[in-house]
Order: sequence, then C-alpha cells, then structure tokens
Amino acid sequence: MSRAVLSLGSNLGDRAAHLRAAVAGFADVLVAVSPVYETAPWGVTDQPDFLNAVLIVSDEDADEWTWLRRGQALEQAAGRVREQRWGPRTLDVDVVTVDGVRSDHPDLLLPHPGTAERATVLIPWLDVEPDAVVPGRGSARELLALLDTAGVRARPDIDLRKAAG
Ligand SMILES: Nc1ncnc2c1ncn2[C@@H]1O[C@H](COP(=O)(O)OP(=O)(O)OP(=O)(O)O)[C@@H](O)[C@H]1O
Ligand SMILES: Nc1nc2c(c(=O)[nH]1)N=C(CO)CN2
Repeated sequence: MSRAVLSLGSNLGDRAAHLRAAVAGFADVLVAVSPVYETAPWGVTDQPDFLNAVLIVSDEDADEWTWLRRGQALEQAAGRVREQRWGPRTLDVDVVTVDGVRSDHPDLLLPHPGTAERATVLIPWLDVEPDAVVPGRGSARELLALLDTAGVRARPDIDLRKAAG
C-alpha cells in the first residue's frame, strides 16, 4: 500500500484546465482533492501567478517511483517544456511525501525538499489533512505559522473535485 501527497501547480495557458487534467489522470487512486489557491510566484518572481492544489492518492500496487512517473506523464501530456528552474510551466506535479518513505535519490527526494518553506503546498495540504506532518520537520500547521501567507488566496470558483469523475 502506497499513499502519497502530490502538489499540483500551473501558471501557463488554461491553468484550471491543466489542474483538472491532472486530477482526472489520478481519478483511479484519488483519496482527496484540496481547494485551489491563486498564489504569487516564489523562486523566480517575474512570472505569472500560479494555481496550486494538493491531492492525496493511494494504491496498493504503487511505490514512490510510480507516483513520480505518473506525475511526469501528466506533465508531458500538458505540453510541459523543461526550461528554467522554478520558471513558468503548464503543469508541475511534485511528490511531496509518500507514507513511510525517505529518499535522497536526486530524481526523487522525499519528502520534497521545499515543502516546509512553501505555503503554496502546506495550505492546501492542511485543508485535506489537518494533522499533516512533514517527515523530519514536524507539524505542517506549525511550519505554516512561520511563513508569510500574504500571496496565497483561495479560488472557491474553481472546484477540482468535479474533474475526479
Ligand atoms: N519529490 C519529487 N517530486 C517530483 N520531482 C522530483 C522530486 N524529487 C526530485 N525530483 C526531480 O526534480 C526534477 C524536476 O524538477 P522541476 O523542474 O519540476 O523542479 P522545479 O519544480 O523547478 O523545482 P522544485 O523541485 O524545487 O519544485 C525531476 O528530474 C525529478 O526527477
Ligand atoms: N506560487 C508558486 N510559485 C512557484 C511554484 C508554485 O507551484 N507556486 N512552483 C515553482 C516551480 O516548482 C516556482 N514557483
């Protein structure tokens, strides 16, 4: 049994459609779909705002690499071109955590290294898992309390659950 937390992001093209396509792509393994947030870009700040959301997925036959590959296939399907680190993208699927798995393989770092510092991940994650813990770092709620959340605002007009089928 493998349960994972996935972060979705999009800031190019029809952002909501890209997130919906990702949700539809995980429809067979979905446990929870978070609300959507409009977020100011971090890292490279001279780029359009993102839409961000979090999914919880579970599959008894999956391992952590399954989640990475499935996410990358959906990024490809969204026409993602890998160019600039932290740059604009049609769809980003990050594997945030996989229950019970720590990894320092550069192709699959677990937990995802940015998690504890990213309100864009912690806020939607806490919506679907109020007791979330970032392995090795602690309570997601306590980590979030240390962060600036000014650039993160809810988009209740976009409901990804409808894409789950
Ligand atoms: N937990 C993970 N989830 C997704 N990709 C990962 C993870 N750990 C390592 N990677 C690797 O990161 C690379 C993708 O990086 P990407 O271009 O999406 O980075 P980024 O989104 O710009 O930055 P960040 O990873 O800090 O969000 C891929 O080669 C992938 O194998
Ligand atoms: N607000 C926001 N900013 C970002 C994001 C993201 O998902 N949300 N992803 C990035 C590359 O991983 C770079 N910057």
